[in-house]
Amino acid sequence: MPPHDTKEVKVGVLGATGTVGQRFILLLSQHPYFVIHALGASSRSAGKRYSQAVTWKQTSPVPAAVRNLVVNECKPEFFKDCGVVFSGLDSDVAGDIESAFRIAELIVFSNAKNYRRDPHVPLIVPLVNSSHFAMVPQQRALHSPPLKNGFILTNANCSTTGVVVPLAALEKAFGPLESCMITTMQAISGAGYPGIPSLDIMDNVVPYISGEEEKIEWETLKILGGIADDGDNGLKAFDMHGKHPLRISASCNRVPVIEGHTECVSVRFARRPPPSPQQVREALAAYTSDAYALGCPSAPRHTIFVHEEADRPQPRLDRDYQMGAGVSVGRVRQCRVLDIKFVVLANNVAIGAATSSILNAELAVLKGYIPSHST
Ligand SMILES: NC(=O)C1=CN([C@@H]2O[C@H](COP(=O)(O)OP(=O)(O)OC[C@H]3O[C@@H](n4cnc5c(N)ncnc54)[C@H](OP(=O)(O)O)[C@@H]3O)[C@@H](O)[C@H]2O)C=CC1
Ligand SMILES: N[C@@H](CC(=O)OP(=O)(O)O)C(=O)O
Repeated sequence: MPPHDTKEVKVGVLGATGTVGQRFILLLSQHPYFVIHALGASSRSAGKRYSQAVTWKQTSPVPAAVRNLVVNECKPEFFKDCGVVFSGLDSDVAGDIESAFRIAELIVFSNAKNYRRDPHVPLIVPLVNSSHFAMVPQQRALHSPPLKNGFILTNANCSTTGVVVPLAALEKAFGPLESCMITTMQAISGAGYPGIPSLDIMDNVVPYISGEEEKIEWETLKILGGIADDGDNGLKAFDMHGKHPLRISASCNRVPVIEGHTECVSVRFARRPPPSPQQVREALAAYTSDAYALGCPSAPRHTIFVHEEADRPQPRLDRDYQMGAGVSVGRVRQCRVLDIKFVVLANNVAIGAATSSILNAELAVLKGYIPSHST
């Protein structure tokens, strides 16, 4: 069904007052067929109108359609009419809340880390591995009792998302990667609001983000590793340890940038001789996503925009290109230790968070996973 024929789908947003939640509100308020129907946050916000509950930090005003919506507690009963529920919940609470929504037969697109490691929960970067939707029927069937509609689908960590897009493009063009070294420079919005104290981050670089390096290292393998039929339990993500030959090492840093994660990446290809920098540039620029090919309205025209200038990408200049829905790559050049190195920039709150969830939900509509009674 082409997207312009899609009927309206009522959607809910959990964690609607947070950094990611606010980006959901902005994007959904302009969406061609998702219509914001219900909002959820903590008991601190519940019962208030959205404009009173939120500490709004966006450059455009609170959209009129949500200003007076009353924020609810994150209980399924307030979201029962929603065909899709987006979650920008704090990971301290996302696990139990998202599980309760799934049991109530609701469909949850989550930004939180809690279910990413579950082998039956798809971890989908919509510009890379939409084929992992095939695990959804198994997730429903394995639940006790089996579910008719409910499932949880997660998107990746924001830094994983940025790096896995060019890695997928390179594997598609040149075959398996053997090793990959990543150094991130991550924006402060990645830590939510109010986030890191200004006295810690101004005039400074903090060379540690809890849990981040491990997430980049294993999430990338789950995303690139495909899915397999393990017999009794049906389709699940490949074993994340050992089956994908790629070895990854990540080093993560917090830098005084507001939005946009920059990552320096070096890769070694299994194929010898490796491709040249020019072949890599061409392959990155030519890469297109299923999300774009299938007609998802939020998909970027350029999945990867390849810069030729010596000093790009830069977060302040490039984070809003295509509304932050694609990734920008530059400085593609020879690496004297591995084969090729480059810089990637991804908007952590757009393709690194809310835009990925929305694209995943658009894919779910196109693939028939959103039941017709919710439209
Ligand atoms: N920021 C980013 O770049 C990215 C974030 N993520 C993930 O997305 C999620 C949201 O992150 P972010 O927006 O930065 O976080 P924030 O801290 O800015 O927002 C957290 C949200 O969770 C709500 N919340 C907190 N406690 C509860 C509770 N007990 N019950 C119900 N709701 C609650 C808050 O509501 P209230 O206002 O009422 O307190 C708020 O809406 C996290 O899991 C994060 O790891 C993923 C990728 C990128
Ligand atoms: N940790 C990321 C943002 C984040 O919340 O990641 P995750 O959803 O994987 O916990 C950052 O600080 O930039």
